[in-house]
Amino acid sequence: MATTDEIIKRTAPSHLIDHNLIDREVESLCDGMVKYEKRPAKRKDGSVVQGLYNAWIIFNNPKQFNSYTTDMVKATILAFRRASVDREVSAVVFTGVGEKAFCTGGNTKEYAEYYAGNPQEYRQYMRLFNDMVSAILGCDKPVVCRVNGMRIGGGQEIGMACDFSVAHDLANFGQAGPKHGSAAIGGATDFLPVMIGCEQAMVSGTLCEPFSAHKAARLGIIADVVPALKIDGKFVPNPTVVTDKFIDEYGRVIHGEFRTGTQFKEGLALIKEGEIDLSMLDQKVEELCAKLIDTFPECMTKSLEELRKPKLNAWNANKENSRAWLALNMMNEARTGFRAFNEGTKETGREIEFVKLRQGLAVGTPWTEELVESLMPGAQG
Ligand SMILES: CC(C)(COP(=O)(O)OP(=O)(O)OC[C@H]1O[C@@H](n2cnc3c(N)ncnc32)[C@H](O)[C@@H]1OP(=O)(O)O)[C@@H](O)C(=O)NCCC(=O)NCCSC(=O)C1=CCCCC1=O
Repeated sequence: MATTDEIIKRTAPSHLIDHNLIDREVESLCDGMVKYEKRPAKRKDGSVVQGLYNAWIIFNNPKQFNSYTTDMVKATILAFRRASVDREVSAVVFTGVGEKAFCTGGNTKEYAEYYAGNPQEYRQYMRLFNDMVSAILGCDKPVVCRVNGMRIGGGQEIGMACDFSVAHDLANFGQAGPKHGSAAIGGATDFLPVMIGCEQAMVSGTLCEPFSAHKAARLGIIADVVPALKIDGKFVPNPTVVTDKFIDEYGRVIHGEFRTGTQFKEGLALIKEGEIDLSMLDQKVEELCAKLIDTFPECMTKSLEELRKPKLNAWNANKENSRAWLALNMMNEARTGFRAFNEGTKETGREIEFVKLRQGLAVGTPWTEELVESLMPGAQG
């Protein structure tokens, strides 16, 4: 009997049709701020599989915490499409450069300096943003979010659109919307209720308090968590987070909550002293990809399509209305909130005086340029 290799050689077509829409390098769309790399796929024993790859889509804007600009959004859509149609690609790994941030959402500089007060332009941007989320949810290959650091705002939304998330435990998670002039309707309000239940979704989507990777694992937003901090050459869990106790003296679950007071400060100091090493994260990601490659490809894709439905159905039901609302919101709250983050500093703060705004609106004050200026951090002296 012929070997499988011989049959492949004899029967595979000599010419393959390219199903990509355009023939451009992903990097060329965004000055290299999104990288697309095909890395050899590996088996569970670590050996390289000939002719098969994982596509790594990497945000490369570390100075701005891997936030995405408009060009990066375009490049990401192309990258997911490329990975989706590439016969040699088994899985997609979506990550960012460095160890600080996976992604902290839309680029607030671009929001404040270009889109603020320009709803028709932001509506066009939201076409692209929506297509990016849909490209992740529609990818024919399993998508693993390698959470190399903070996953905040739109970063959390595109992360939750992925099929799996594996994080290092110095990463924080959460939303920023209502603090910075937006609503977390770029996916979070669709995905959170189905992923963690309505009550915790409400807490995350409205209060915008960051939570730890250990809590993210407990809530079920991520599949796995690994340490990244090395002290004296040994991996240790994030020292700013409770990881050694499950309940407090009143029986409340505290595993994954941030430590407070002196303990928190000591934890931060220890992180500064130590070395950050993402090798355990990479090992976990490779292990997961190796499990995924050991399956029938079409059965895998069908399973992904079915299991994505709770997220996808919610997303499809809301995404166009969300786009329209977000565009118009650029006229007042987003215009104010993103400018405040962009123009504020550590000293002045980067948020507006919410109570002052609410007091003004409570007596019917209209949204004027003068009102917006007065709300900027430091404007009142
Ligand atoms: C909480 C933070 C994520 C981290 O805070 P901290 O650890 O204190 O770091 P910073 O000093 O704030 O940040 C370090 C530098 O990175 C720059 N940065 C961080 N995030 C962004 C960003 N999103 N865009 C541009 N630049 C960013 C920051 O300015 C610092 O640089 P500098 O030169 O000034 O020293 C905190 O950084 C934070 O809250 N970031 C903003 C989060 C945010 O508001 N994201 C946008 C949310 S809205 C969104 O994503 C949406 C998606 C689609 C739908 C509509 C929508 O709104």
